[in-house]
Amino acid sequence: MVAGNWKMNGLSGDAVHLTQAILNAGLEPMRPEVVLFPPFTLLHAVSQEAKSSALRWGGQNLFWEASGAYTGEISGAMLRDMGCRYVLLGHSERRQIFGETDAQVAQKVKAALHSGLIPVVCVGESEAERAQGATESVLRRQVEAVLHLLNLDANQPNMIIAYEPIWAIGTGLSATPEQAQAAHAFIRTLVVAHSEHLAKRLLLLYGGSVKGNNAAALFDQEDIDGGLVGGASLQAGEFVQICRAAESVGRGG
Ligand SMILES: O=C[C@H](O)COP(=O)(O)O
Repeated sequence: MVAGNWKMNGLSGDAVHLTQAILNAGLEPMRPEVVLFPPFTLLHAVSQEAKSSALRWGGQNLFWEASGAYTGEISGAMLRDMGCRYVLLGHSERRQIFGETDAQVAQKVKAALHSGLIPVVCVGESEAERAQGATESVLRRQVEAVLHLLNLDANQPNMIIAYEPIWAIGTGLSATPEQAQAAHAFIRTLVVAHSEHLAKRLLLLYGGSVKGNNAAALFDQEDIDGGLVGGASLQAGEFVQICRAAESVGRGG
């Protein structure tokens, strides 16, 4: 899967232009699955362009309540109503700038599943945490907060985890394929310990300065099933190049 997180960027014209450029690039449908995460205000424009294609779209956040007096918030049902299949949750910008806690992220994941959305749960350590050798303990805390809240014996959720080391986001300094692979393998062992069933179908995406020229080496790693792309997803040519890297790795080189 290749997902483009547009973050807080773009107006309607940009959404139409970008979506059309991706649709016109001649990517093989569903190889990989390509998902766009525009701001809420652009979901309609993206959905109108992409509705009869294999391109998918999702929201960048949701609130766990179904409806009510929560000014400024968006529910899972509202995202479904916009045709979303996915929702990004726990992005480090939400955790750092808006103070989202592990417990809140877990509650949002539960609400997303309840609404029939596939959550893309973002986890990752800061530069200081990596320097202290705390990468694995941070990942364990973030992943287990989510897994503990879901009743994995009774439910078989469809979930995606995106590993996004904070030091690699928007810095141009991607994790090396080996660093990313090590973190992904660790996350997979955490999930296996909770549910082998979920671990088998779990997609693990890497995010953090993915570009056209480094995507193939990252996607080639055993436990990296695709990418969550920020800055480069706003440039159609670069984003398409990343999708082609995923296509070629999926095809075996
Ligand atoms: O969600 C996407 C990530 O924050 C990565 O952003 P970036 O590709 O600009 O580093």
